[in-house]
Amino acid sequence: MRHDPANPVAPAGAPLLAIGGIAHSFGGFSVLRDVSIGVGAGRIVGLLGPNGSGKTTLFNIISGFLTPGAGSLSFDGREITRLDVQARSRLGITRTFQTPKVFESLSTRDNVALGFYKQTGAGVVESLIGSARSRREMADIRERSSALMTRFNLAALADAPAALLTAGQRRNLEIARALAGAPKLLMLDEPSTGLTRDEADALGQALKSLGNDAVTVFVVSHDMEFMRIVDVAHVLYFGEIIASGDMRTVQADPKVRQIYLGT
Ligand SMILES: Nc1ncnc2c1ncn2[C@@H]1O[C@H](COP(=O)(O)OP(=O)(O)OP(=O)(O)O)[C@@H](O)[C@H]1O
Repeated sequence: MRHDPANPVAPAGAPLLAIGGIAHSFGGFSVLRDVSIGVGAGRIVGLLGPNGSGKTTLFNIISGFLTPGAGSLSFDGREITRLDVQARSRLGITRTFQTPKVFESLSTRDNVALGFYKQTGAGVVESLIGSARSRREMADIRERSSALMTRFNLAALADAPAALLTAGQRRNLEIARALAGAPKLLMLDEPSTGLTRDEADALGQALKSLGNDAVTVFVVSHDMEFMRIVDVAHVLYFGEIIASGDMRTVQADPKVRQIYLGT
């Protein structure tokens, strides 16, 4: 658990994100029922489940796009259930979407660099007059953008407009930009969709290498192969968690085998 001087009461050993008894319905149709998951700091935690099982709905609730019908969320020891998307983002929760969002006309490098700006201290005026501080910050952003592009196999595309990138490259770009904002929790919705097997494997390795930087990753997918990167997996089925554990345990679970393999 990170030390937070503004929040000295966060209990030692508590998960970074605690999802407690979340339930949600759309017009009387129950989509999530009593879902409880703890996401430990520095881990890669996976949420698996077939189409329509409620994964994106849970992601929308955690990131603040939806208010749950019941249950609570705490992040870094704070109750966040009623906070809006921006407030959660300021606390360090960042997410990507099933369809990657990139700025088409900007270069790959500038797309990544944009992710850094909320951390800069120099204001617009300082940037315009090119103060020493703003020049230092720009040099720092350039260097850190290059490191992220290298990690996500985008270095050769640094000057290409994002509009020219393939689906897989866009996915990597969106994740690199999200990481530039130094999130505590990075939530990825179906990151391997549209990627070749090789691209998905490379992305998985890049995500695994983040562990050293103490970023916590919560990933939703129905791609069992990609999910081999997770430390802990939870399987959601018709709005309920039916299995939890490492991937080997989860894949051997009779209920999970029934759903995925019909055996
Ligand atoms: N805004 C909404 N209004 C009504 N029903 C919705 C809404 N959003 C989702 N649903 C329904 O809730 C259920 C769960 O959807 P959700 O997108 O959370 O599942 P999912 O596990 O992410 O599926 P997928 O893998 O297909 O994205 C589905 O039956 C879906 O049709």
